[in-house]
Amino acid sequence: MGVVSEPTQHSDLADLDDLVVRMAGVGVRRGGNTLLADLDWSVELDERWVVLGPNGAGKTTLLRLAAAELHPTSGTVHVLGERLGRVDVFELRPRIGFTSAALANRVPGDETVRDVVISAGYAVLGRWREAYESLDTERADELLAALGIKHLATRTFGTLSEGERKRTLIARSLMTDPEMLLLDEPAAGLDLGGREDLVARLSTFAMDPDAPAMVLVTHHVEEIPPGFTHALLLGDGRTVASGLIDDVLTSENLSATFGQDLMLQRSGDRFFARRR
Ligand SMILES: Nc1ncnc2c1ncn2[C@@H]1O[C@H](COP(=O)(O)OP(=O)(O)OP(=O)(O)O)[C@@H](O)[C@H]1O
Repeated sequence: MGVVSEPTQHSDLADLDDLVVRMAGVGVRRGGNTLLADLDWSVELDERWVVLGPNGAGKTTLLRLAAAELHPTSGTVHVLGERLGRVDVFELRPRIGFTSAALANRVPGDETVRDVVISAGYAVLGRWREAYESLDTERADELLAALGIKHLATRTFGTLSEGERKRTLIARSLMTDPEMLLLDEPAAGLDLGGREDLVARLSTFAMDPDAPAMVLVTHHVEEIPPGFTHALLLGDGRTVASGLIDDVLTSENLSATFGQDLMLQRSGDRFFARRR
């Protein structure tokens, strides 16, 4: 089928300064498996990308490359202007906000919500200082308020619901004022109300011109917040389509990505999909 596959073109060299992620010919192989192959992808400062694909497509692997948590087996990855393999990743990571289920599992259950957020500024999980600066506390509380969970600041992480944990980790990912925000399935496990609330909050961030570049991984088009500008469809470790969301999100491309005959519908600024 006539699937669009348009790697983002950056003809003007000056544009390179605006790239927060640049992957060229990237492959990742582990234990005889090809997780990603021949991937070319760029993210600019003012772009908000959604990465969509079925289970096992390589989405988390892609995000871990962008988070400087993983090195490619082949090809080159630049993150925030630095080439992976030639940069101290411990200096790079505080410039990146990253939330994932793997991170949630590493948070100590007895940590308070406020400390989970504040400790991001120190690139640690778990409280390690007797007292944080009061500025840090103010910033953390501001972020908790923006995510609608300020009332949970003194609760321990282990007592939170799934949705409250997700919001705590998003607040944490914003604590360092990151230049790029990476969200791995932020709406997974949320009920309908929780999902809609999160989509609305992420949409507010996406439309804020001062917000960092964003990449959101999801399985569901329903979870794409209005304001997201670009989409990368991944299937079996390869790009199926990539580019402006309006060009890429089509029934045809979605069907090719998920290997089923799917129909995509748009209602206002939201997307919905079902099998034909
Ligand atoms: N260390 C590893 N060794 C071998 N295979 C691996 C390894 N890590 C991941 N994989 C495989 O690579 C593929 C891609 O994994 P990845 O987690 O990136 O996919 P995903 O698109 O995020 O999937 P999901 O939507 O289910 O979270 C999967 O088939 C996974 O089993």
